[in-house]
Amino acid sequence: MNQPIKLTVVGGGQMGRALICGMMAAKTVTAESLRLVNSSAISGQWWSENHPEVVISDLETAVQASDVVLLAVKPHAIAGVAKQPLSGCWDGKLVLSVAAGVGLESLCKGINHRRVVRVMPNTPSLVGAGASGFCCAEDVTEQDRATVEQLLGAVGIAIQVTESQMDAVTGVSGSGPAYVCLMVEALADGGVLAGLPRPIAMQLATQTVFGTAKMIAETGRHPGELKDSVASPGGTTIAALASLEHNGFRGAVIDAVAASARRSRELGSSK
Ligand SMILES: NC(=O)C1=CN([C@@H]2O[C@H](COP(=O)(O)OP(=O)(O)OC[C@H]3O[C@@H](n4cnc5c(N)ncnc54)[C@H](OP(=O)(O)O)[C@@H]3O)[C@@H](O)[C@H]2O)C=CC1
Ligand SMILES: O=C(O)[C@@H]1CCC=N1
Repeated sequence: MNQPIKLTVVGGGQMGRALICGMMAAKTVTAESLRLVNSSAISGQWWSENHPEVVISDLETAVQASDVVLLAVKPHAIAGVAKQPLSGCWDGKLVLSVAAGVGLESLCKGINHRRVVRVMPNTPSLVGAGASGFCCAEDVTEQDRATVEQLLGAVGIAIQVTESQMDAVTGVSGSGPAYVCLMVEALADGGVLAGLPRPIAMQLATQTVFGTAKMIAETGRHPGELKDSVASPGGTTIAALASLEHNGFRGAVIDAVAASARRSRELGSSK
């Protein structure tokens, strides 16, 4: 079994929480090997109430105690973190950023360091079912790449992509959980409209999305083929599918992915 990784996470908000909780559950990091740097007492309170074992430090102390530093602040806050003076600075550290849109060039310039990995994770990392894409700057070694795969692989799948593909990763899997949650909520609403009690509708909707994703992943069959297997001639499903097509379901989802990718590019170009 690998040693826990000495990790600092800067930013304990939604994504920081999902990654930390997922990695602690997988024992890739432990309370002893982890340092959290956060900005305000309000979000610090969530940690003291829910995970009092997590040590909250200032940036300099945390970075000194760690081999890997993961920046999980909002894209506009990255420059502020990079500007903070650190004695001994980032030398010897592997730096990961999950900030949407912020490119490797800008990250490397900001901290004057090129051992940097840009990651786009997603919130199901919380339950070990995340999907991350990542790309590496030039000083990242094979050993570093193995460390990234160990960290991200502990909370789901991790796929190396080119930097030019990172905005598309954001559109599909970074933002994706929100679209899927909308789908579950809408499925349950439809169930309530058709007469089901809300808790039963929600249970059925959640398990349907979970089971379908599992079936696609485990059988390797094309979703179109699996969709056809549900639709009996003249039956209920084809009536529902026709309604979805009339209402532009596929186009709406494709446009949503494109909008997220476009916004990611905009975040990267705004200084
Ligand atoms: N949410 C998601 O699903 C995903 C988010 N991301 C990326 O993750 C990053 C964080 O997003 P998200 O977690 O949603 O945002 P949140 O606002 O939930 O979290 C950001 C956290 O950063 C803290 N913070 C702000 N400034 C500093 C600082 N200077 N030093 C230390 N901590 C600081 C904030 O603390 P406080 O609130 O106390 O100010 C807050 O806890 C973004 O860059 C986003 O693009 C990537 C993939 C998916
Ligand atoms: O909405 C956002 O900007 C972040 C990045 C991907 C998911 N959440």
